[in-house]
Amino acid sequence: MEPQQTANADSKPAAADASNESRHIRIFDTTLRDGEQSPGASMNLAEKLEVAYALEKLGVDIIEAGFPIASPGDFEAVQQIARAIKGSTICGLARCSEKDILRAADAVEPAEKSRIHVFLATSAIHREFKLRMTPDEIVKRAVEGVKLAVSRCEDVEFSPEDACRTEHDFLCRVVEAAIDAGATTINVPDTVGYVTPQEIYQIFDMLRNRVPNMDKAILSTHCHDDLGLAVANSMSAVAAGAGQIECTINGIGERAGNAALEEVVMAMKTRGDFYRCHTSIDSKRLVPTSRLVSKVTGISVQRNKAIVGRNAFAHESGIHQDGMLKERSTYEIMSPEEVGMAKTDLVLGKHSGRAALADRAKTLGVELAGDELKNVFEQFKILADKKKEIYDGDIMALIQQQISTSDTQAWTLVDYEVTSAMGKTPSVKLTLGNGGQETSAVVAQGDGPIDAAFWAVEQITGVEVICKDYRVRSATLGRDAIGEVNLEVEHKGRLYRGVGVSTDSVESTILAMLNAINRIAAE
Ligand SMILES: CC(=O)SCCNC(=O)CCNC(=O)[C@H](O)C(C)(C)COP(=O)(O)OP(=O)(O)OC[C@H]1O[C@@H](n2cnc3c(N)ncnc32)[C@H](O)[C@@H]1OP(=O)(O)O
Ligand SMILES: CC(C)C(=O)C(=O)O
Repeated sequence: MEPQQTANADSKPAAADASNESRHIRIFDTTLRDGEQSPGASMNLAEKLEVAYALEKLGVDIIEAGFPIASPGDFEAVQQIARAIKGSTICGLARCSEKDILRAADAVEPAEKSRIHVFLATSAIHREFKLRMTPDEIVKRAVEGVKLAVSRCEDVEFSPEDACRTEHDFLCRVVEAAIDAGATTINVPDTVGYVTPQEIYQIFDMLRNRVPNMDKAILSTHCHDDLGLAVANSMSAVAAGAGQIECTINGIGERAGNAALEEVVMAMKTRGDFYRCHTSIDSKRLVPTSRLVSKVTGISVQRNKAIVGRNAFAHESGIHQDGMLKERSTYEIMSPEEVGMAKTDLVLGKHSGRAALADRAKTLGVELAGDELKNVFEQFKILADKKKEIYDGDIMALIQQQISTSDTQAWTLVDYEVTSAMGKTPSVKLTLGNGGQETSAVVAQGDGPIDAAFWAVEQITGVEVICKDYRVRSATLGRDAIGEVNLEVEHKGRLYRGVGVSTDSVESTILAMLNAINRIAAE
């Protein structure tokens, strides 16, 4: 049989069209079951309990806590979670076999709200090559399994595994039989992440239109991300009438993973106007829960991951930053606070403009305008070409240098080259500018490149100083951190201070020296 209706990409969701009321979509989290199937993501009992508590606080409706037959440890974890968690339904997975179902029933029994999730593959490929069963045997086995589960638990979910690659007629037949046997949720998995958003819409639409008892069960979607379509497919299923989404925190799961919980939740929250759906999730707990799952599984979250990635609310380019400073909604469709992220991050880097720099300086307590802003911005762009990220410490160092040099700019650094090798006298080739003229000198003298730089500056400027104090500190983080040199020199019995900043400590030293010498010259 063919689907009776096809999806229209431009139309409003069919399910939402039926009524103007917002539908509640159940969030079924399977981080502890399918999520744990990510290679290397195993969690111990204490970690699983910690995650389960976090999911309960997040407002997850159903927690699939594990696959109890898989191991004594899995059974124990599901049972402990069933004892501990009160706010969410606790679910255990079972194959369509007596021993699996009874084990799952025992594991979830202590829960105030429990569910058994029975699955059996229905696609021709799985029937023929994996299960080696005929279609009639599949239907019979599914009915027996659901009935056994119902005898132990009133909330039973049935999944025709690989449903999205199953012949439509057969899928309808199995689903109808499972509902007749007592299944209260029918989950339609895209087990191998194969379908497109249009196809999954058609499958859900077809089930709603063709399975006569479909209204007795909730339709659920469980999408894998093999083609990167898990979230899009889940949302398409919702648009076609699904009432439950199976998903995992950070999208972890078998192979390429599952639909990411944080993404489907925020899609419904942010585009409630389109989907006309809502969930019970406390979105402010999304980022903390994501960080917890990343910590216990050891699977880090990619920087550009939607909703919870470090860059999800970071704006780097000048035009975006300028827009953000004028009106947040120019470049943000939701706020970081809404998902539990500290704040919008205007990352200063090579693509930033004056507006963002002045704004950051202001938050650091310095009002930059006019020439001061222009000069710091010039230095900032030079630094940004050298460093990937500019930290607040870098900005402060640039501002400090600007403040200390703004009145006294007699000598400026034009160029320098240092040659230094173990056991050899260092050599510095230095070019300084003063009053439109450039003077160069090559000095091979001193204990190291920094000492040689001192000698070279003295030779060109003709100002002799005695260094009384020399301190270099890292103003920021990382190997490309900016180095700030603070020095104190004595000249004709008086002390002068100098500051220089650069990612190169020889350059910082030369700049600090020139800063001090310019003060001497200004007197
Ligand atoms: C799509 C999914 O994500 S399903 C969940 C996948 N998760 C896991 O498999 C993790 C936990 N699994 C395990 O620990 C083990 O596979 C166990 C304990 C469940 C089973 O281990 P074993 O008994 O050694 O079987 P094995 O894993 O080698 O093979 C699976 C068997 O289950 C059968 N089977 C698979 N699915 C089903 C099902 N839904 N209902 C009944 N039988 C099934 C297979 O046909 C195969 O049977 P066979 O040995 O007669 O050929
Ligand atoms: C058990 C089922 C729901 C599953 O994980 C899948 O089909 O991917």
